[in-house]
Amino acid sequence: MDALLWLSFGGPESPEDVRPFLENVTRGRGVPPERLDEVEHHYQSFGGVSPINRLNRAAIQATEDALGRQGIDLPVYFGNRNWHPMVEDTLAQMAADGVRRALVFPTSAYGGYSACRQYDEDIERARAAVGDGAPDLVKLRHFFDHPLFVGAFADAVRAAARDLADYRLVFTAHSVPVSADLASGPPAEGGGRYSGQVAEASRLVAESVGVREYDVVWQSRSGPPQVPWLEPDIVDHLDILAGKGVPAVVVCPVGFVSDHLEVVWDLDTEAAERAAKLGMGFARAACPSGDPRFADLVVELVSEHLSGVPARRLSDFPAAGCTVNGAPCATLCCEPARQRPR
Ligand SMILES: CC1=C(CCC(=O)O)c2cc3nc(cc4[nH]c(cc5[nH]c(cc1n2)c(C)c5CCC(=O)O)c(CCC(=O)O)c4C)C(CCC(=O)O)=C3C
Ligand SMILES: [Fe+2]
Repeated sequence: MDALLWLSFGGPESPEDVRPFLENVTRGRGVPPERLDEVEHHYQSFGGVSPINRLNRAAIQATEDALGRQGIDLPVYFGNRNWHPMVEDTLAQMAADGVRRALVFPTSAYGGYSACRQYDEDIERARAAVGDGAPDLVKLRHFFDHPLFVGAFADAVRAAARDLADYRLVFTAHSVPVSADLASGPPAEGGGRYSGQVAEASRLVAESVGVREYDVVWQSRSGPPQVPWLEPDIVDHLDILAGKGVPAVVVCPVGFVSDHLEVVWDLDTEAAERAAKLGMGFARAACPSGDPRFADLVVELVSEHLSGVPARRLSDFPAAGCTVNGAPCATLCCEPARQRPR
């Protein structure tokens, strides 16, 4: 192995970036223009800058340091699906630097189309763009049940709950169309691999914190209202909890790795405002990308390949993600929905 490619979603870094970034994200996906206008406003209210690139760069720095401490000599490159540095450009640079074979760390712990298979498509597209001499790319596995991932979230929940006498623990992940969740995992398994892994990670974090009752809900839905997405939404769920007399919530965004814009807008802004209106306490657990254990996690996933370090997992729920050059994990695994005519 000659390098590690850190493959992420990307986000705008100036007000002028926002619209073209959103066009890239939603290219041909039937997201209505009104939704785009609304999301543009979320980004612009943060000065047109998503925290995601900064958070990735910080996590990459920490990972380079951790690799160095382990004596692993692997340069780390950064490329995104939707915004600069674009993965096509990064891969061209890697080829120019003489990289012939690289591991890929996708910044998602889960299976599913958006969380896994679409990163395979990114790998395929980038290799096609580079053409002859494109490095071989080996994607690292899903890590939703890795003890370092679970441990970082569990400590974040404890920290968020510090000042609350009584609270309900609520996990969130990015909603997806119900059809996408049903198509997640190999068809023979009957679907639901994404929501199943989210449920499993939530169970493991709750168990580690010592909380017996909790909820798993969804956030950041988009798409036209007539298309069913995973529910309930976190904001609606707060109404239900308030109706039951719950005094406070701790929200744990277990579906994400960093405190990017969907976390700071949908949770710290929208959900927090609803909680305030309902007179409920609200605290949000930090995502793990800034925790030193996150860099150690990446190094451990790398070491599984370089030196056969055994995979550490806290569950036996199905997991995959590790494929070469953008191949799907299994035949028809997380098959994308057919493009509907607009
Ligand atoms: C499962 C999942 C993850 C978790 C796995 C992973 O992390 O990869 C994730 C992450 C993220 N999603 C993000 C941003 C957006 N997602 C959108 C739209 C969509 N996401 C979807 C799913 C997911 N998304 C889906 C099914 C759509 C509908 C359109 C489509 O089928 O693709 C849109 C379009 C506008 C809107 O409708 O909201 C935006 C702007 C950001 C960056 C935030 C920042 O800039 O800081 C991140 C990390
Ligand atoms: Fe998204």
